Amino acid sequence: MNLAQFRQRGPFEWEMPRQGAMRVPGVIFASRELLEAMDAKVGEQLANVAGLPGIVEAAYAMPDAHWGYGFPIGGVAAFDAEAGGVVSAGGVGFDISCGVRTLHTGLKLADIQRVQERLADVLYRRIPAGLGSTGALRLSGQAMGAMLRGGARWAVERGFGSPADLARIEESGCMAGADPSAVSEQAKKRQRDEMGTLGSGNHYLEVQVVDALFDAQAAQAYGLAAGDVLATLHCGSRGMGHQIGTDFLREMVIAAPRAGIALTDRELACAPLKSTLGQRYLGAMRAAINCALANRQILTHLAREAFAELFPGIHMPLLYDVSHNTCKEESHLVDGERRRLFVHRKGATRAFGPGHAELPAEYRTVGQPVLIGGSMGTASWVLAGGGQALAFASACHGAGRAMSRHEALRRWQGRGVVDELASRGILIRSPSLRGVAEEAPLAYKDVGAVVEAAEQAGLARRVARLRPLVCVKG
Ligand SMILES: Nc1nc2c(ncn2[C@@H]2O[C@H](COP(=O)(O)O)[C@@H](O)[C@H]2O)c(=O)[nH]1
Ligand SMILES: [Mn+2]
Ligand SMILES: [Mn+2]
Repeated sequence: MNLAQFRQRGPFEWEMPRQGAMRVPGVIFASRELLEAMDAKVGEQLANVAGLPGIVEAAYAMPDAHWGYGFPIGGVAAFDAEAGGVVSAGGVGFDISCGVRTLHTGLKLADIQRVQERLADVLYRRIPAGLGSTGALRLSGQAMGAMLRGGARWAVERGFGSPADLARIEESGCMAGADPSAVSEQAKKRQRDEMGTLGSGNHYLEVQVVDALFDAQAAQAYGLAAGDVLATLHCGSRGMGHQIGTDFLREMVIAAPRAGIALTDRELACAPLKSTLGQRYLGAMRAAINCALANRQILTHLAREAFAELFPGIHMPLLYDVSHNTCKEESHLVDGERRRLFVHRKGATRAFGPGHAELPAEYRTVGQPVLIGGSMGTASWVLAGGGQALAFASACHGAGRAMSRHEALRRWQGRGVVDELASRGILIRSPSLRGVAEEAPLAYKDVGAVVEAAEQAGLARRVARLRPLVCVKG
């Protein structure tokens, strides 16, 4: 990235001033080193997003940002319906409501070390993973509609997990305003047998140990202590989300000129929030959020069954579940005025700070858990939402890719990656060695540098660092 185009607002905050068609500035939260290493395309994409109608305050990028479809991954942008604001399919991302869910296991490191190989095998046997993987459920048309309206609540009512899980999920596990009738038959068909599946690529179920704590008060509120073993899921809305993204992107491209929207880039296709198309997309996107929440709820049940094979009677409550590809209507203070905004977070996590009414009571004094993946060979992190509500109360969602999948394939072989990780005590199980090579740990940025930048910028605070033990990779 060329730093000359930025004005430094603070040690970890860089402003790209308004120019050309930009309606607001662009702002990137990062250290100088992360910004220098960042793909120049992130700057271009941020400037494009800053030119969209009805955008409020600034187009933001998190420290893990990298080039994405239309909007950068790690991008945050909020729009005001009353000011001609838009909703963008590319601004949400194709894996709608992809997210991270972390479970406590009540186990300690020594418990896992005795059974690590067996645990890896049991998890791999029970968790459907890989391209085109299917689950045990087949949803009828009626069940599909109920799932799309009910989310994790629907799954709990069918015996996947317990009602207590719902309090530890954003939106209490059920996104309001979902409209299954706005979802195409093709999207429903693709999802019919994909419930309870991880999918491919960088989706995973990982067993992790807490190896360092950084904030004693938040760690206590989250129930985390050194040596605790956690299980973390990363996956989204599978074929459903991708098909909804594809369907609406096409419609938005066609409808944009009629809505008076000049698209500098087809990938920025969007529709006015106050249009029928915009409302239909919101209804379908919220249905896909419910699909992802139901998917993670079923996978939670499968993970609990797997652990129970080796640890009968185990209790695995949720720490939290966050989505990082969404557009949500929220209330935010802008220049001292409270406004209803449609906040797009694409590869960015909601990070409500202390005191926010939507947080579970037990987390309210310390802020929302922000769950950050790193890679299968490096740390992952638990952060807590910052008190300043920067970037509409958002934070990073991972390390972010440092190179393309293509480049990773050129550099590494899957078998070599698996063996090297095994020599460090990290067991990988995956249906695709090619996928493992694409996901090699060094294909990602330094997650430690990313979370430090997030903390220094005031987006979130570091609470716990997690080390991987087992990773079932899609
Ligand atoms: N702990 C692990 N983290 C991983 C792994 N593979 C990827 N990642 C991180 O997840 C984020 C999220 O990716 P996105 O698709 O939602 O943009 C990514 O930036 C990585 O840092 C893994 O196997 N284990
Ligand atoms: Mn994701
Ligand atoms: Mn995803």
